[in-house]
Parts: sequence; structure tokens; C-alpha cells
Amino acid sequence: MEDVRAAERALMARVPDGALMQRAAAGLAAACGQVLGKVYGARVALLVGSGDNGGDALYAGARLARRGAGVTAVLLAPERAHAGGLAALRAAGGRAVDGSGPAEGVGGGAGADAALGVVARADLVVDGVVGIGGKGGLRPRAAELARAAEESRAVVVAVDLPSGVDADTGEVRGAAVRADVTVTFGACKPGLLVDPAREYAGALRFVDIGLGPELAAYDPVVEAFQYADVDRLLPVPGAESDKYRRGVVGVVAGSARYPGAAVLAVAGALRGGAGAVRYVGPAADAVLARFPETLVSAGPPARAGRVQAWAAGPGLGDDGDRLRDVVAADVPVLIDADGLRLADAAAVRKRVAPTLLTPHAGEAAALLGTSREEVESGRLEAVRELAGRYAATVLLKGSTTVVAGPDGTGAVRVNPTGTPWLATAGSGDVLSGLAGALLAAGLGARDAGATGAFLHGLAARLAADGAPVAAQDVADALPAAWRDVRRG
Ligand SMILES: NC(=O)C1=CN([C@@H]2O[C@H](COP(=O)(O)OP(=O)(O)OC[C@H]3O[C@@H](n4cnc5c(N)ncnc54)[C@H](O)[C@@H]3O)[C@@H](O)[C@H]2O)[C@@H](O)CC1
Ligand SMILES: [K+]
Repeated sequence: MEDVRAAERALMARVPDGALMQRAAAGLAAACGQVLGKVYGARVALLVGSGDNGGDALYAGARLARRGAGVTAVLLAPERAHAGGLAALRAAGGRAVDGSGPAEGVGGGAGADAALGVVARADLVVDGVVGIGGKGGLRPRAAELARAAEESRAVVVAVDLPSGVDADTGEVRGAAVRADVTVTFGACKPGLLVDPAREYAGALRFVDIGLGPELAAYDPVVEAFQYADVDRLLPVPGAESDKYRRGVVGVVAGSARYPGAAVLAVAGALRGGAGAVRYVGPAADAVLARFPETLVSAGPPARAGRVQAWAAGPGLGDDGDRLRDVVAADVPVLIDADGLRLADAAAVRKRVAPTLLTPHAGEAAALLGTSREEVESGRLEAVRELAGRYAATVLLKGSTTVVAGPDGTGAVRVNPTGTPWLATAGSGDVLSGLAGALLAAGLGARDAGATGAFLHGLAARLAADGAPVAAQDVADALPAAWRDVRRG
């Protein structure tokens, strides 16, 4: 968050005192009004911490009070609450209660604890406990109030970010507010795009407080592809193209035991925009039965004929020889699934042509020597760490798929199209073939990974449409996903 803070400092030096907070509060109040539908008569509880995040909540509360809402601020640290914001709230007819703990000398329970009662009766709870100045999870009292908000029937709107989540990494190490809506100011915080924090943030609303020009001086830490970004990268054949110029992708996947992985990887590759797909391995009969357009060969990859990229690993079993051939090739290579276990890290690091590794959290954990939970709770850190170790581009699959480039510089790409329906056997094999074909068509490894993940997620959404999908359905929906992107 250092870049956002620095941009804020630069902008604050140029605008009148308090102007940014007023912009933030105006946007926040407008979002709260939309969530409520009817502001007049609504009961609003503000959870107010000791920093400017609480100040935003108080000024927004004042605006809502002026529109006829009954607004009560629950002050977690009454003596350190934002003075100007508190005065504005009171002047607008709002009130404040000491929320630092249950009232002295009275027994527990919501009835005796005025602050818990305010939250329990609210239609809207505004979380202004901490923003980008927060460190670690919520402290016990804030956690108690956050739980009360979650259990109440109130809509929860987080100010800037849900208090307790890490704005830089998306980690949630302790208790945190679960918001229905997060109203974020100036710049979308990287953590809000990445699970687990993304789950806590609910729907994201962005309020422009004029940071754009100041932020332009900084490289983003995280970026999310939009339709237009993908559209620009899709390999579309020109009049001069033939199948070789469009690129040939070689698929090294499947075994006698797992022929299905080969079929699914080829299914993805055929829809990835390459001119031809060459399959190398023992599942050629199964592949040809489903896709007669595939070029097959039974020998080692090194003697299979020219390809512009390899996609290797799904269902490979313990066939280390075929994988070694691929790692030694001088064209871009994608390594997935069994291939990740078989690949020699030193050999991968030595490669000159681009390498794209596509582990899921379990595979990434095995490569990093840590637990799956650790990877899932800190995806950005895990993907950067793996990319550094292998000097390769890494696409970490999961509830939020992220792609990091080999040198640790450049933004991590976060895929916005994922869907839980993709958590189905074989869907990763389809992605391997698809991203491999994009490499063969000439995309760089980071672009091939991000474009592949985008199309794959979109295809799953289109295929699922609210019902379970099989991996083959995802492959079949890829052309529809392409058309969707090309139409914008
Ligand atoms: N700086 C700016 O230009 C603007 C900042 N704005 C708001 O200001 C926020 C940042 O404000 P601050 O820097 O004052 O910091 P915060 O309000 O995010 O929180 C810092 C305060 O919380 C305490 N704290 C830290 N971790 C805690 C924890 N786990 N539990 C309880 N208390 C904890 C600290 O002691 C400190 O007093 C932004 O997120 C945004 O909401 C907006 O008003 C827009 C303009
Ligand atoms: K907050």
C-alpha cells in the first residue's frame, strides 16, 4: 500500500485540507444510499476505529443523517475517534456510543451491551474500523462487533477494505469483517482481488478521489485483464496464414493408465488458436477417436517433428523421459500436473525459451515444501516465490488464479473470470492445452497464461450457467468464450 499512501500524500499537498476525505465520504454515502434503497428512517450503525478510515465512516454517516437516517456511531476508541467527523455527525443529528467494551457493572448479552444492541438492530452497518493503516486481524472487541454485524440482518458496507484483511496480499490471518459491499477509494487494493480477502469484500465499488494522475507514477502490483486486454492478444489468423505460420503445439500428456488427460489437453489445444496440434504419447488411439484432426506420433518428443511450443504433463504418470525431452527443447514449454513433479528445477532454470508452470495449490505446495493451506492463504507470495525459484512464469490455479512473471518484476495478473464450477476433474488438462496453443501462436508466457485463464474461466461460466459442468463441456465452450471476448 506504500504506493497508494505516497500518491495520497502527493495529492493532499495539492488540494485543500480534508478534501480527499470529503470525496471519499461522499462516494461512500452515495453507495450506502444505493444499498439501502430508502435512506429516510433507516437505522445505520457505524463501526469507528481510531484512524481516517473511521473518519470516512463518520462523515458519510453525517450525510446519511442529513437525509433522515438514524445514525449511531460505535466508537472503538472514543478518545481517539476522528474529531472533525464526530462533530459533523453530531451536528447532523447522529449520536455516538462508547463501543470499547460492555458497559461497566452490567452483565453480558446484547441487551446490556449498548454497542452490540445498536449493531443488532441496524439495517446497515458501515465498517470503518481500519483501512490501509490496519495491521493484522481484528482485535477481540472489533471481532465481537463484526460477528454481531454478520449475525444481524444488516447489510455490511466496508470502508476502503474489510477491516482485518491484508490490503497488499489478500491474506486473512485473523478475524475480519465480512462485507456485502466494499467501497474502495482511489485505487483498487491488490488484496481485494485475491482470495481469501476477495470473499470478505463482497461486491466492489470504486470511488475516484482523483488519485489517478499521482498513481500513474507507480507500477501496479496486481492487475486484472479486462475483455479488451484479452481481445488484443487473441491470435487471429490473417489472409497469409497457413497452419504452420499459425503455430503447431505439441501435447505430451496421458498414459496407458490415464488416456483421458491426453484427450482433454488436446481438446483445449485445438481451441487455442494454433494451426495444428501434434500429440506425442501412448494415448494416440483415444485422441484420434475423439479428434481425428490431431497429428500423432509414438516416438519421443525430440523426434516428433517441429512444434512452436510444448504443453506437457497432464496424466503423464512417471514418464520422466518424455518430460526431459520437452524441458530440453528450445521452444516455449508449458509444464503441468505430473510434469511438475518430474521436472528438474535446475534444468528448467537453465532454459532460454519461455517456460510456463501451471500448478494448483497442492502441486505448488509440494514444489515449495509447504502446505496447501499456506499456499491458499497467501497466493501472491506463493506464486512469486515459485516464479523466482524456477526462473519461470507461473500460473497458480485456484479460486483466484494468479500469474507471475519469472523475474519478480511486473504486476501479478489476477484472473477475473474464475468460477467455482471449474473445480472439476480434468479442467486443468484443458487449460494446459489451451495455454500451450497460445504459446505456440506466439504469445509470451505471462500473456498466454493470463489469456488462457481468462478464456477458460469464461468458457466454464458459459457452459455451467448455474449447473455442474464436466471438463469436456469447458473445452466445448471455448469457441463461445472467444466470440464473447471478440464481441467485447
Ligand atoms: N490518506 C488519504 O488521503 C485518505 C485516506 N482515506 C482513508 O484513510 C484510511 C487510512 O487511514 P489511517 O492511515 O488513519 O489508518 P486506518 O484508519 O486504516 O487505521 C489506523 C489506525 O488503526 C489502528 N490499528 C491498526 N491496526 C489495528 C487493528 N488490527 N485493530 C484495531 N486498530 C488498529 C492504528 O493504531 C491507527 O490508529 C484509508 O483506508 C481510507 O479509508 C480516505 O479518507 C481518503 C483520503
Ligand atoms: K474498513
